[in-house]
Amino acid sequence: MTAPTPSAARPARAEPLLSVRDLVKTFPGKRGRAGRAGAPIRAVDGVSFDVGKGETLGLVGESGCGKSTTGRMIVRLLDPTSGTVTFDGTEIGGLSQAELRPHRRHLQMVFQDPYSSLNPRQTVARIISEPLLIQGASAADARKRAAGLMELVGLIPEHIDRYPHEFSGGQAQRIGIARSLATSPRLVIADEPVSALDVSIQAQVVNLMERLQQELGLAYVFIAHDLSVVKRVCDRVAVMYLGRIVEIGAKEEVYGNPAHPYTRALLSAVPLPDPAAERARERIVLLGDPPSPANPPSGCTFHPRCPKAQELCRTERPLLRITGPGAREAACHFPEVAQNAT
Ligand SMILES: Nc1ncnc2c1ncn2[C@@H]1O[C@H](COP(=O)(O)OP(=O)(O)OP(=O)(O)O)[C@@H](O)[C@H]1O
Repeated sequence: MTAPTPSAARPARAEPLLSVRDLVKTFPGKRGRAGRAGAPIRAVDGVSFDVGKGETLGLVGESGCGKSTTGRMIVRLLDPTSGTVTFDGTEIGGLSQAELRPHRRHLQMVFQDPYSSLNPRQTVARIISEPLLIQGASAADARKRAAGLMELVGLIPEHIDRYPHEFSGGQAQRIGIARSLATSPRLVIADEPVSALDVSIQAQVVNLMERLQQELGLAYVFIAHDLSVVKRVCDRVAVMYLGRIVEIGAKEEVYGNPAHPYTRALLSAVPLPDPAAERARERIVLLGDPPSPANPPSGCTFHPRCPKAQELCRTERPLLRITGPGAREAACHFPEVAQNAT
């Protein structure tokens, strides 16, 4: 996550820790006034990516594009409609909950809102111990480990018998992180882990996640709509639009030389620290809101909002081909990679 080396200098990755292929999640359509079911909602519409051991993949995109649904399917809080989730060589997407149990400890999730994701009636000891108790640990061992985890995430172990409301937002998120680490996972899906926190606290929690990654060798799927945070934490980034990945690649490539018009538009809205550069740069304004996943446009689903759309974009859907774990691709008929960019 913090490795300053450019992606090109990193050693080639071995077998990915996580491989997601053609993942689809369809929710039933909402019932209309006449009681008739609406069109099904294709929240995730054929998503594929890999995450290497110890790597951070950022998953970005506007609200409603399917980021959380993708994350929840990976940890099986939601069952995929179709597609595969392969974790460390085992296809877990289709396992029953009982079959999943031995794998579950390796895959954990951190949620956006620390307060609503922590049971207000349970003490921190109980919250952090619970995953261990489920795995068969004794109460005494689980409590000891919970105290150790509190220390690891920068909380005072003596506060172990307090309740979530006795902690600040940042501290509560540390409890959520400690809980996610209880079973020594290898992959953590962090779903907007800092977006509910004050900006000053966000950096502290991001620092903590980076440190934990280095100490524990964790891989992260870091879901966020804040591109500045993702730029800081991730090695690679996948940009989602209306249930699909429209661009994926190493962070330096996607941020430095975005190929998809949607990525370009998202990046053009990120404020630049240098006021002169901020004034000089072109801002691409996206027209309207994203279409409903219950009624996606034909062709490239981004075409109604795309400043570069041509006839082909209205009729034919561009596909993202995954060519390997380090794929760099944009699902666009007319990608805009600048020839001389880094
Ligand atoms: N349980 C559900 N039933 C019906 N539709 C759902 C359900 N969960 C999510 N959706 C819909 O699926 C789409 C994707 O939602 P999702 O929460 O995955 O997006 P997101 O990118 O994580 O957005 P946000 O950043 O706002 O959380 C949205 O249109 C959402 O309304």
